Amino acid sequence: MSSWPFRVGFGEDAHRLEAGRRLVLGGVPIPHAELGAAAHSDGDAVLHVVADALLSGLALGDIGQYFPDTDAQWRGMDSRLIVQRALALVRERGWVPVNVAVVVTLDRPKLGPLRAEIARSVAALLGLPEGDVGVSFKTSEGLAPLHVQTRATVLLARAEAAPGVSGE
Ligand SMILES: Nc1ccn([C@@H]2O[C@H](COP(=O)(O)O)[C@@H](O)[C@H]2O)c(=O)n1
Ligand SMILES: C[C@@]1(CO)OP(=O)(O)OP(=O)(O)OC[C@H]1O
Repeated sequence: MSSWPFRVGFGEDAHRLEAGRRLVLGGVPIPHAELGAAAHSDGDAVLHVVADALLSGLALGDIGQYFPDTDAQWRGMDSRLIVQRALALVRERGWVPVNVAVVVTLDRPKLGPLRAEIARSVAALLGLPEGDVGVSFKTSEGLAPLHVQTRATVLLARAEAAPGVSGE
């Protein structure tokens, strides 16, 4: 690994939308969603990409390696645990997240009114101020009405380069 004090991570996820499932994004249950994410876990596609971005920044693989969808113990799991695990792996290596940018592509429902709540929820999980979590929403313009797709980038810094952050 290079000695630069910064690294970038990226994550991408998609889940089919089905009736009779819950839709949870960034740890926030989405009210009045007619369709929810088909998944082994709670299907939180925002937390999945945040965790994958954290892991990829340090070339630590992906969440499927740590939480295989063939393992019954992870069925219906709260995806906040996935982010907590990824964050612990990053911190153990002496790195901390600086900021995160998330994009959610979903046709319905409109998520704009929940932007601040989702940003706050993700920020709290990562120990970041709310202003360090950017959340964008896009429709698929009708091209993928039965999917939720998410992408995230994260900037990681060496803990000693991050003012006021202990990295513990
Ligand atoms: N589920 C969504 C999707 C989009 N928005 C907001 O709608 C605006 C237009 O989105 P386009 O994909 O047509 O560019 C944009 O401001 C999104 O924030 C939303 O609230 N919920
Ligand atoms: C989270 C895990 C594990 O429960 O399952 P899913 O909820 O299906 O999510 P996905 O983003 O497809 O992959 C990671 C999985 O291992």
